[in-house]
Order: sequence, then C-alpha cells, then structure tokens
Amino acid sequence: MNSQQPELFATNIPPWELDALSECRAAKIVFAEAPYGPLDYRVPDELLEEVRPGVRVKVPLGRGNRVMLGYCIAVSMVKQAPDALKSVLEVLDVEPLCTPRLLELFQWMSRYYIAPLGQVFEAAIPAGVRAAAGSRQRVMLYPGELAADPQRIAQLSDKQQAVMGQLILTAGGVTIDQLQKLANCSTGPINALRESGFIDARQERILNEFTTTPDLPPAPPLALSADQRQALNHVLEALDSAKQQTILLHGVTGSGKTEVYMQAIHEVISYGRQAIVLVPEISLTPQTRQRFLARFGNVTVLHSHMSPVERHHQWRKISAGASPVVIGPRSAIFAPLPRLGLIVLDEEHESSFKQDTQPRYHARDVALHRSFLEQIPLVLGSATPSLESWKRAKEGSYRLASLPRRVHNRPLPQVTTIDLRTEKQEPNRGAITRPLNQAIQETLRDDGQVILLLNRRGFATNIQCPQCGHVVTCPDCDLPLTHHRDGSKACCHYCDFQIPTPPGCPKCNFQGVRFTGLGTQRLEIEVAQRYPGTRIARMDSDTMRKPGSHERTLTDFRDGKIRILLGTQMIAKGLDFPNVLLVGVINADTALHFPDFRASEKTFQIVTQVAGRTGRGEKAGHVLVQTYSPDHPAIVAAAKHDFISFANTELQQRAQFGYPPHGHLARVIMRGPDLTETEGFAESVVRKLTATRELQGIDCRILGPAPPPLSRLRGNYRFHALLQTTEAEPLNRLLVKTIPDIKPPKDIQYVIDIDPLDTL
Ligand SMILES: Nc1ncnc2c1ncn2[C@@H]1O[C@H](COP(=O)(O)OP(=O)(O)OP(=O)(O)O)[C@@H](O)[C@H]1O
Ligand SMILES: [Zn+2]
Repeated sequence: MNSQQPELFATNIPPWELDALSECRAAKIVFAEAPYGPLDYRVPDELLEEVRPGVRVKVPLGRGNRVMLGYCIAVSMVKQAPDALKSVLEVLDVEPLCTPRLLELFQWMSRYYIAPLGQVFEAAIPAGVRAAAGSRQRVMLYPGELAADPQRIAQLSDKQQAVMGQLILTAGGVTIDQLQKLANCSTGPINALRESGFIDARQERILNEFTTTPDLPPAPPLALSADQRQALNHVLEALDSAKQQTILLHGVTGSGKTEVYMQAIHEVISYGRQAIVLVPEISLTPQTRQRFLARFGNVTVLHSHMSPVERHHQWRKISAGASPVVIGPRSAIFAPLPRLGLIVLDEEHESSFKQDTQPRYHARDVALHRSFLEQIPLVLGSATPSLESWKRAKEGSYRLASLPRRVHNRPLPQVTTIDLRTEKQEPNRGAITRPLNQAIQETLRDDGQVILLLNRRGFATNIQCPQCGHVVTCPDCDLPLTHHRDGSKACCHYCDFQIPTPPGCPKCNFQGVRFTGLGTQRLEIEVAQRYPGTRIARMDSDTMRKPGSHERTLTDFRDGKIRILLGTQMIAKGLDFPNVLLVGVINADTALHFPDFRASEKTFQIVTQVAGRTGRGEKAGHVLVQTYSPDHPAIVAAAKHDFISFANTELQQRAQFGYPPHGHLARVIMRGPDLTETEGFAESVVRKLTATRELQGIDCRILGPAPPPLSRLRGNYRFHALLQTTEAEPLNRLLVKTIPDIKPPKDIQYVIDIDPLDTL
C-alpha cells in the first residue's frame, strides 16, 4: 500500500497540531487493482458538487503520481494540513453508478467474500455502463449567475445580448452548436460570455437515440388454484408487513410457480414499486421472457448477448425508475432500481447463480442481503430447493409455501428406471436401451414429442489407444480430451486447449484410436439413424453459440416441427411444452460419482427437473431413466418425485461431515506452475491459518492442504484447504487476520472461495 497517502480519515492528530489544520473535504477512493484502497483524496473546490459516493474519479497514485481510475465510496470533512492529501483530478460520471443502498450492498459483499471493494464495483456494474457506451460527453450551456442581473446584461454588446436572449429563452441547456445557430453567431461571443460568467458550461452525458420494442397489450392473470392462492397470500402478507421476509416457494414441476411470481409482482407494481426476477441464464428462454412480456408489457430483460450499448441504455432506464420489472441472470441483482419492492429468484437451486471468478458471490445470498437493506420480501422458488434454503425453511427463518400438485391436478409423470448393468450386456446396443427405444417409437407413433437428456457434450469423452491403453489428455490439465466430430477436434473441456484428433496413438504409434464415453454428438447420430425421417435437434453449448439459436430451436420444438430434442442440462429445466410425452435420461450417473459432496444433490435435481418436462398437458407423460445405480437414494427419490425425503436424508448425511448447509465452509485454492513450490506455498498458508486460529482462539476445522480432484488446470498445479466453522463470522475473521501474512511467491496465486459450490 502506498505509504505517502494516509489510509484513513485523520483521527489521532495531537490537539496542539489541530490549529495548523484546516477543514477540507476528502473523498475515500477504492481501486479495482492493487493498491485496492481505500485512500483519502482532497476534493478541490471546483469538484465539490461532482465528487459523490458512487462516481468514478481519476486520482494520482504513488511517487510517480500515476493516474488511476477509482470509485468514490464516501465524502466527508476532515481536519488535514492543506498539503497532506493529493487531490481528485477528474470526475467521470455525472450521476452515481449506484444507489446508496447498492453501495452498502457492495461493501457487505467486499467484507463477506473478502474481495476488494473496487473489484465488487467492476463485477456489479456492467462494462458498457462504465464505458458509457453509446453516449457522448457534451458541453451544455446554461445562463450563469450574472445573467440574472439586467443592468449587467444591458452593458453587453448587441451580439452578446442576442446570445443571452436566446439562451434564457431555451430554459434548459443547449450545446454550443445549437446556441450558435439560435443566435446566428460564431463561437467568439459565446466564449467571451463563458469567461465573464454570463454563461455556465457543464459537461453532460447524452444518450444516443435507442429504440426499444413497443409495449404489448397486457395478458390477463390466470385464476389461481387454491395452493397458488395460499402461496401468493404468503407473499402479499410479507409485502404488507413492509419488512424483510424470505419465502421459499417449493412447488413441484409444473405447479405454476411463475404465475405466483407474476401476481405478486403485479401487486408490487400497483403501488408504484418495482421488482427484480433472477433466472438462471439458461432458462432465459423465449418462454419465460414471453410470459413476463405478455403480462407486464414493460419488462427489461438483461442477458449475456447484449451489446455494451444496449446494456448501458437499460441501466440508465432502470436507474431512472422507468423499468417496473427487470429480469436477468445473477448480475441483475445489482440493477439500480430506485423503488425496489420485491426480489424473486426462480430455480433458486441453480449453480449458475454463483460467480466463479472474483468476487465469488452467490446471487441468492446477495439477494437476501439486498432484501434486508431494502426491507422487502425475497421469494425463492424451485421444485428442487437447495439444501441451504430447505434447512432455513425447516428451521423457520424462511417461510415455506408449498405447491404440492401440478396445475389442474395433473399427475406427475411416472418414472421407470432402466438398469444399465443388465441392459448393456448385449454388445453394440448403442446408447438407447431396448425399453427406451420402444417407448420412443410409441411416442412418435402417438404424435408425441421426446426429450433426451445426456449431460456430456462432444462425440466421445475418451480417446484411447486400443493397443497400449494410452489416453489422450490435455497437456495443461492432465484430463482426457473430448473428441468433437465437427472438424475432428480433440478438446479440453476445462481450458481452451484443442488439437486435431490424432488418427493413431501418439505414444505407441498404433494406427487407430478407440472412442469411448458417450457425448451428445454421438447420441445425435444414433438417434438420427434409429428414427429416420424424424426431425431432431441437439441443444448444448456447442450448437447454441450464436445469439438466438436457443430461441429458434425452442420455437421449432414448440411448433412441433422438431420431434426429438436432445441435449445437455440446458434442456432439463424451465421448458413447458404440453406435447412432450416422453423424457429419456440416457445416463443418470454422469454427476453421481463426482468426488464432491454435492454429487447426490446435483443428480437428484437434474433427474427431477428433466422428468418434470413431461405430462404438462392433457396427456400423461412418462420418464425412463437409464442408470448403473438404480438403487442410489438420489435416483430412487427422484423417480418418486420425493424432494422432502431426499432432502432430509441428505441433510443428515451432510451433518456427519459438517458439510454445508451445516456450518460454514470456505475453500482456499493455491495454484502455480511448479508442483513442489506450489505445494510448499500451500503448506505455508495452512500453517499460517493454523497459527491465527490458535492465536485468536477460533474454533475452526482446517483440512489440507491436499490436491483437489482437478489437481492440474490450465498448466497450474492446484492444492486446496477447506475451512469449516459453525458460524460465518469466525471463519471470516480467521481469513482476514491471516491474509496480510500470506505472500505468494512469483507465479503462484491463491484464491479464497466463501461458500464454495464444489470442492473439485
Ligand atoms: N392457475 C392456473 N390456471 C391454469 N394454468 C396455469 C395456472 N397456473 C399456471 N398455469 C400454467 O401451467 C403451466 C406450468 O406453469 P409453470 O411453468 O409456471 O410451472 P413451474 O412451477 O414454474 O414449473 P417448473 O418448475 O417445472 O418450471 C404453464 O403453462 C402455466 O401457464
Ligand atoms: Zn485443459
């Protein structure tokens, strides 16, 4: 940290020196890079009005006075010797980028996730907004102080009087160009008037013209079922109380959760407040968006395919209070709605709500905190709630609202498991077993549609030499490469590494390789061969790269043009198509044997969610689940749609090991290119953590360091340590007290992940 610059507001100045000090206005500035601050800067008189919390500023830093961009987080009067502080050089924003409450939220995030506040700003405020994409900085002219004095005006030249006359007539500000035209003059008299104080010039940002889609006439709300009505009442009661309350809406698949959210939002809007709806990026299907658009007309949708210009415009619209409903993925929790009345998190169990780069925040926890700051209700909805939320609902800190039945009392689909251990004994059967094949044929004959889930993309997840057994792996991650048939590439799914798939063994030169481990590309080929003349579509991150491809495929599926939709987890949730009569899970075990404490939970969620895509119309649906582990509790429970018994058993299991949601978990990952050095550093980190624990008397279990299952990634060796405590505060304290002592050698980095979603 820069020693020249005092870090805190001056507090311990001896009284005999106070007289020599004068009051000055100082701004606390944080940075997105080291030194992160906060550092104090003097606010020069000419910037008194512009330097406000939430604006970006340029300030000099260090001996060389390097100009740095920083965020102002506070302004106050301090007693300082006039030259003790460097001055703010420039203010970049006319309006603060966030509301005071959001600034408080960022500060909480910075503390809780142990991330520099400047980095939280960068993560929360879209780059397009920070760059003010699509706007121009302009000088706007207003009548100055002297303009109010008719005697002084009368002394001006005719030309100058004409300029002033026009300017006063415009009432609002005008640009120099406009004033020139109005007064039919050159810049000369205008500049003279600016210098003599008759005209005030201000820098302002003007948004370029930008068209948005016209509003549609609103679709009427549906008549609620008794369960929906009761769930809605819980939310309305919370709204009436004008206090924070969290409602966990546990509704089985197809129970009509969206309708409950929409009617609650309707209420919020009716008294002039606004709502945020967070959805996993993947389920931002035309469906969800369309439903909200049809109901509310004016809906602001945020998503990752937006251009920086669009993003900036939406942000300005939101902060101006012109967006009653904002829908978006995790970062939409930072939308600067001025009168926020409700936050909804749909599919609250989804892992995409957690950011996997600094700051590693979970939008559900950030939403919870924001709802406390704003004193508004938070609604978490899912058919398969996270164990974190379930535990809190059971213990009473969240209110539970249940939708145990589907709309119109439609039955949940019948789920049958197919034991791959016996079915696979016939050789060369492919990915689709006999019973599944039969069911697909029957469904097609009955004009139904089929969804097939396989949660692995590519053609084959293993490229192996049949002679020496060598497996082709990523040189940077040591993990098997996946063969992709388009372009015959061998790709690493953990980094960007990619080579042409070798035709022979790179090790023993045997001519030929064997592809094993089924991926969606291979499944697509098998399905096309088995059901000729049937239109099929594959949906995974490889086929859905282009903006709009997701929508096109789903529209064709909705219209019945596509009969079989196959893909990864992308197709497992949120879809509501009445004619899907069969769901096939090709291999339910893909996530089951991951060496991770959430493996069961993930398996339960994905099987339950995909099963829920069928039987949503008049006709009953059927689900076939192929698995090598038909007796696994997660699969047995998913087959019975039995969330409650799954959750309760799983909670007990986790309790034995103190895993979340019991207690608190943090993970420290150390990574570097040299194995011994990285291991040495990891050991030193754990030693320091242990020392702090003893010194502070903190009750914390420290496990490791050990290599995690992904022991090498992107050329770096990895080690991790897990820290477990019963309460969050001591865990935070342990880390905060230890960090100053951690000095990683060159090339080695460490990462702190609070509430990690996995330990891979
Ligand atoms: N009260 C109602 N009357 C008639 N239809 C309804 C009602 N509520 C919801 N629906 C319809 O039922 C279908 C399922 O609703 P929705 O998609 O909201 O379920 P969900 O609980 O979100 O399911 P999932 O968790 O599986 O995504 C939708 O087509 C919706 O329009
Ligand atoms: Zn790799």
